[in-house]
Amino acid sequence: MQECGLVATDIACRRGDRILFRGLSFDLSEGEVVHLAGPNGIGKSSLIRILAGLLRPFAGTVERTGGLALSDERLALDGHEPLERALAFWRRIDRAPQVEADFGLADLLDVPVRYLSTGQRKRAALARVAASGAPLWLLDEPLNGLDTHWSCIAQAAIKAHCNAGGAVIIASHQPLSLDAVKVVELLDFKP
Ligand SMILES: Nc1ncnc2c1ncn2[C@@H]1O[C@H](COP(=O)(O)OP(=O)(O)OP(=O)(O)O)[C@@H](O)[C@H]1O
Repeated sequence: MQECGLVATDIACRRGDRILFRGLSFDLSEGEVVHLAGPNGIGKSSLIRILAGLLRPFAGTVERTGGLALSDERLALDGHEPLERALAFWRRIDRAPQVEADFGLADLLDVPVRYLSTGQRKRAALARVAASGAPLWLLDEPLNGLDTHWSCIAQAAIKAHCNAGGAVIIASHQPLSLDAVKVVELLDFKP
């Protein structure tokens, strides 16, 4: 797998006229998981967008190595297409080798993406990330809407990705059942 890593240094985030957090630093290397934790509204999604390069930090820097795949509340799949065609669209662009992760989508491939349930949409989003071939995964609330079974499968896929040399940043208000996760508690950086 391609080399990957991320170093966030002294990040501050401003939304509207409020500073959500400041002085936040952490780093992530190959094989590691970072859990961005904190209550609703603390700024987890904003931080994920900063780390992805989609939102400019109010202060601080982010240095990234390697390609990244982002999954957030916007499903990056065409809602009008059957799931199989929607996933194939990205497969042609990514040209990544087929991945092993199985998110139980085989029976849903003919279903238009817009008809998928909340948990099915989340599984499709994770399948899209896993199939991207990107070593660095940024996942915003990846377990929301998943039942216990699929939550375990999703976390197993995250672990397998790290074991294969990838790295994952997870923003979630939920506890994770992954070993050796570095937790960044956003409340600690609230002004
Ligand atoms: N474009 C924006 N302009 C102004 N304020 C915003 C904007 N986007 C988000 N916010 C505010 O920033 C704060 C943090 O939002 P964010 O979605 O990053 O939090 P979160 O920790 O991910 O929350 P949740 O757990 O509920 O998903 C919220 O108070 C939100 O209203």
